[in-house]
Amino acid sequence: MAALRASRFGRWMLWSPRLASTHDLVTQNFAKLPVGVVCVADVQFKGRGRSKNVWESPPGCLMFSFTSQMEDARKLPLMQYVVCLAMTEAIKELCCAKGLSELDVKIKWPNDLYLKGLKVGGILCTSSYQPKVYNICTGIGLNVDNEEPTTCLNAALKEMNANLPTLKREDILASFFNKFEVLFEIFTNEGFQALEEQYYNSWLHSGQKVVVQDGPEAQHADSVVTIQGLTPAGYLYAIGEDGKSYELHPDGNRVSAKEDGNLLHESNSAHPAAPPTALRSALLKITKQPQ
Ligand SMILES: O=C(O)CCCC[C@@H]1SC[C@@H]2NC(=O)N[C@@H]21
Repeated sequence: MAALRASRFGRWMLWSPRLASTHDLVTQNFAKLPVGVVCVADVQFKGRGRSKNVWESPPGCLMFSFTSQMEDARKLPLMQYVVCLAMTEAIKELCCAKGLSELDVKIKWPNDLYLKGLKVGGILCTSSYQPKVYNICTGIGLNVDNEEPTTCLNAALKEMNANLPTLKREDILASFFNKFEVLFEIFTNEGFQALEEQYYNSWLHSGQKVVVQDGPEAQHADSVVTIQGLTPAGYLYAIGEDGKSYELHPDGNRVSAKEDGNLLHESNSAHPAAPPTALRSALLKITKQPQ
């Protein structure tokens, strides 16, 4: 609490050593909870991930869900990006404040956090509509201390300097809300555009080439597309080698896409080209990254 500067988020906390899911608890009791309340569990026995996945929730993982509200439906899908950005920035700021080496945690679109090519965190945003306002529950799972089965924040820190202290879950939580509150204010007042550059600096995808399967399942052909940024609706905006523009939509392992054959955009600029307004529909599937 001493490290918490935020005034709206994280000031009220529900904590449990063992809970089914912080996300279920918050969504099922949203109306009874003040906005900005956070629920933290040390262990979850029914942790939820996206697309009906299970979120393994052992001790050593920072697991929390918190409430927020938003009126503008068009901004809703972008909220998860603000949360991802807040967490990457929070980790950076905390490492800096504690004199630790910087952890290069990056955003893997749409809502994963990656460190050294491995997933260390995931974000789940769900919402429900009540007259005039969307109630948003945001759940975050971040592997702080479990070196198995992949890696965690503190393993990476120890690798860089075994003599320095490591990160504590409560410090990350406070740092997250300090960042989130500021970014959420900008997002609400000015829109995601005001955060876009910062977001692209924190994600893994600028200029990244991916192979997509173009066309219907039976007759699909591989195409290589280069990711440029986000479309205004928050989907991935990519350009094919033939100059076609694509909008990639996640849907489990599938993405649907819209294409436009009219415009050619430069893919090697630091700032992504603005996506074209007219896009034609097609169905695509991301298969692998080209060598
Ligand atoms: O990567 C994902 O699929 C998202 C994972 C989100 C996990 C967190 S842990 C805290 C909160 N409670 C849950 O049951 N899920 C989220």
